Amino acid sequence: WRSGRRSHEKQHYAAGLQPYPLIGHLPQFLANRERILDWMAEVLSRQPTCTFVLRRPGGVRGVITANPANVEHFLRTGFDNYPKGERFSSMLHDFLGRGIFNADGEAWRAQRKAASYEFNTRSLRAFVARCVHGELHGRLLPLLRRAAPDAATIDLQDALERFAFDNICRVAFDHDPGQLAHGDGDGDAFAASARFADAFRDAANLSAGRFRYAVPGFWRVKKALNVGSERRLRESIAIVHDFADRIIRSRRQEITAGHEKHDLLSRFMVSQEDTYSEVALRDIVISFLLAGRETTSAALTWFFWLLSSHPDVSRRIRHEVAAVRARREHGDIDRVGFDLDELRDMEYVHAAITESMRLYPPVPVDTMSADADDVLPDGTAVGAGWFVAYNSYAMGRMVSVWGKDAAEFRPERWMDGGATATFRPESPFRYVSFHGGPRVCLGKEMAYIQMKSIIACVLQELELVVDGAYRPRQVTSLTLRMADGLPTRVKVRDI
Ligand code: HEM
Repeated sequence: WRSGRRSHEKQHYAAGLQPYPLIGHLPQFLANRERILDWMAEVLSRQPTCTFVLRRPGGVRGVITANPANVEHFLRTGFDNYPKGERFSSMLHDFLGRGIFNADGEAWRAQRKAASYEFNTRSLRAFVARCVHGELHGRLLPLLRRAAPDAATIDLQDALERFAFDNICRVAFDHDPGQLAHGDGDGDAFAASARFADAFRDAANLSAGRFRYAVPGFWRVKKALNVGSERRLRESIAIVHDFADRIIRSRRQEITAGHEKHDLLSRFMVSQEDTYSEVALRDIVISFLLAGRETTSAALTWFFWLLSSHPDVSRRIRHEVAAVRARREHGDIDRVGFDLDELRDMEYVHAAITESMRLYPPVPVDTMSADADDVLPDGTAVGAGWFVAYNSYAMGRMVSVWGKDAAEFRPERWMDGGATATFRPESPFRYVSFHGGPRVCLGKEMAYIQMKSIIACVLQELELVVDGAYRPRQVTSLTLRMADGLPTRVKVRDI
């Protein structure tokens, strides 16, 4: 390791990337903060092995990579050496406690085992499909149809985020916060749900903000003094926790009364009986909400934006959806929406959404921590206590990984060329949008069910039009969103 470290000390930084004494790469970061992901992608593509050793003020060091061999090392071969680590989990602890998303070691392993079992049951998939169907046909499609006649501009990102929040609350703890409801949102219950939704969004954004301090750890001072963003964070977490506690108590009563429930929380309560305290159950369910809340909406927002400038892709999707529908049994021809088998048959839709997440991954950067000194497959030396991160946004743009057309949106790259053109998956360490190895995303299949249902049903009857000159500004909290939303006009298609 020592010789590796020495060679790293001599590491050549591309022009303009030399770290400054004491403040490290802070000046370069500040100069590029409005376009941080594109800047990182440029920096990583200029480094010989697509890896960069970053120095932050206060002596904090870390490695950022877009090299698939290094990513595989972090996520699979060297998994035990790269937990989330204390620095990461302390920032999210107030909000997430030791829920699966924020846990390491035995606490993570036990939750992962129980959750993997539940996520893989057919009955959960069927429950997810029912929830998506209700929200899509009862709320999202009517909302889009209402916007069509007067060609009003709606913010599609906002609508998709409300959809995703309603949906994940139903799946996680069978509660409908009604964020996308139209006209039926009166009364105390709705006001409490709206307060919960607002508080959840604030708690997630303010917790993510702790990662962005120029002086790492300064948030602790504000927390101790209970001022500014830390005071707002404390207040919003209290609202979220109180709401979740009440839901947990009412689910327990329902289960005791013999009601059959399908949501994740109830499944955990029944299968794990007394294993988890109420606080632990709350932590688990909040992790699920966070994981499923903005990820699918971010993916779909970028997808619909890309689609608006690729009419050939829209055409091919519509063609595939119509072909799947045409194969339906005669008696069932009027059924609205698509069942799980039909969604599985939509291979090109699958390819198109996968391709969109290659260029705009909902989780653009993911960080872990090194327990012990190590040398990565590309020769970069890592010190104990350093942070390590993979940058999936940069990885999706690497010519060395995807070829000369890496920057193009081309779903065909995921289809094999045979007569029955089917989707061809990639190694999760090259296409890392859903993470990989033992901590791979648990909700991947659930996310595809939701995204494919929305895409198929929306494109079947509507056209979503975005001004060709619109260039979204990016904002990253935990997910990659559009800073000013996605202004969209809706047209009903002539079929
Ligand atoms: C397009 C949608 C989605 C994307 C791109 C995505 C991506 C990811 C990524 C990158 C991670 C690793 C995060 C980390 O460990 O730091 C992750 C973990 C996770 N995801 Fe997803 N996710 C999506 C949707 C969902 C949904 C709908 C759920 C449902 C609850 C979900 C549940 C989880 C859980 C529970 C974990 C933690 C797994 C563990 O630590 O063992 N995800 N996801």
